Amino acid sequence: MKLFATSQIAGIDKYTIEHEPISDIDLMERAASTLVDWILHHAEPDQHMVFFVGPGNNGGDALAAARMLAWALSGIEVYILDLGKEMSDSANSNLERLQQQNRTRISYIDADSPMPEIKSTDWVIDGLFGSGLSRPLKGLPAKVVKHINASGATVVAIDIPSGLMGEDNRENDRDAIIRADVTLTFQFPKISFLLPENDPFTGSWVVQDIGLHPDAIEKTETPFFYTDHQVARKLLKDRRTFAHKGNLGHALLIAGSYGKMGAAVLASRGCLRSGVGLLTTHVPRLGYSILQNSIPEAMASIDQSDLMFTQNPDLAPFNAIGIGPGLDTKCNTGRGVQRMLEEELKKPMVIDADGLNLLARNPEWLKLLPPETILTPHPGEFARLTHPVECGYERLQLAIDFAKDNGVVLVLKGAYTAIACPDGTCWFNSTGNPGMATAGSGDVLTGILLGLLAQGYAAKDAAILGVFLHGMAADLAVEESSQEALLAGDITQHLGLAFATLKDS
Ligand SMILES: NC(=O)C1=CN([C@@H]2O[C@H](COP(=O)(O)OP(=O)(O)OC[C@H]3O[C@@H](n4cnc5c(N)ncnc54)[C@H](O)[C@@H]3O)[C@@H](O)[C@H]2O)[C@@H](O)CC1
Ligand SMILES: [K+]
Repeated sequence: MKLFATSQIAGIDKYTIEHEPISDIDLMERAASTLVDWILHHAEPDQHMVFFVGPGNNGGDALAAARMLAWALSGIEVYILDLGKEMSDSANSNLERLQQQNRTRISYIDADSPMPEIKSTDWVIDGLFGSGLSRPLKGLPAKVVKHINASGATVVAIDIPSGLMGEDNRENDRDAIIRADVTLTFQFPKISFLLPENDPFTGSWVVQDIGLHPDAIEKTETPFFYTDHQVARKLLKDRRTFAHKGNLGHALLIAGSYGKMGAAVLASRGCLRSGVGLLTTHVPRLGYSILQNSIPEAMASIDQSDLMFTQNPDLAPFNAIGIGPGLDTKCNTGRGVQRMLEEELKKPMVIDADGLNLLARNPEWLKLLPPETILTPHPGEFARLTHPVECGYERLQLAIDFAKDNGVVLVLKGAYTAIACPDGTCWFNSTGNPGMATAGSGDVLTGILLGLLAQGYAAKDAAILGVFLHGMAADLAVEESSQEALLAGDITQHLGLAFATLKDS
């Protein structure tokens, strides 16, 4: 799914109105009816609801929804923010319709009025501002937002929590943004919803399809995408009837050191569960029996060192190389990695964990990275590779620049993992859950990405598909137990089901 800046969404709305064609007010009616469906499905029949209405079409949505709900619910109150200027035409028409219906108390809030009473048991429907917000809220709108946030009521935001920008919120006043429990957002999640600092504002968010015109969505260009089932399914290749392990890729994984052999085992499992033909895992001597006992499907390549990686094997037989899980950052290991990169190998690579930490200490290695390299930092590792940032939006911009400048696919791990590609596109992942914040889940991902690279997936496709499957496997695992109890090994165990579910979708 494409993701757009709010200014682009306004253009898609306009195109829909002109080319469907549908009148502005009817599109608003369609949008409002999706809100009403959700609310009726989730609210008790006697729920008291307080609607807050701003001057634009976001307020118009709220007024239309209040009218539709007033037929079903008795406890509805509407407060209109009076900023001393005209409401938008469609909002005005919806105000007239609500007045004509005559079932709802409508009041105005201006600079002199007391703030309305909101009980903690109420639902607040936030229709103050949506995608037309042009600057941070101040004065009366900010006062109303703070009053709502302090009420303890359940807040349902229409389209965007009022006060939140659709993209960059670096200059925003965090106290003047609605803290919603749920955001019912139209057609597309907004980019700011996918950044960690905005989670307190959006709460959980739900996309409401309002049937914007597919031609407009197709024509409008964007660097931002959301990997849904459809995207991931398209990337997944079928296995051919005459496939054999010799043509499904041979992966080399360099992982593990004294005390961190589990990382090598988990990454090996992830790799072998992702469809690769053969896997060789290169480990220090002490890891030999651990590896062979834990995962007999992997072949072992043994380092000359007892304790750590120091020297890679001949790379000729391998289709892709993964390096990093449990590697440690000792000098000898660093020298070993450097020697390997200086071989100017032209094999796709995935670098994780201590591989990234070594890269951060030796930034001159960046130019040695082969084409089709994937780096998989979490925010801390990314800060070491670049520099610390103040917020997720800045990190996102930095990741996109980093991927373009260095010609690598950068997998910035976290909720909605962002995959920045050398072509300037950025793909947010839709699967996964907080249970994945557990030891070893990154090692499993490295293994999956390595397995896909070895099978011939391009680095960008491997990253998008691998991250999706990794999250999906974790979601399936959590369905059977809980986020708290999720082990990285549960992710590998559910990878099979993830592949099957994706194929069936
Ligand atoms: N036809 C459409 O365009 C559709 C729009 N929809 C709704 O319309 C919304 C967008 O509507 P609008 O473009 O009217 O925008 P908003 O409803 O966000 O409000 C814009 C108004 O607020 C004012 N404003 C902006 N920032 C302000 C600030 N910081 N302080 C005080 N006033 C400020 C603007 O001058 C303008 O009058 C969407 O979020 C969505 O809820 C939906 O009804 C679907 C269809
Ligand atoms: K809103």
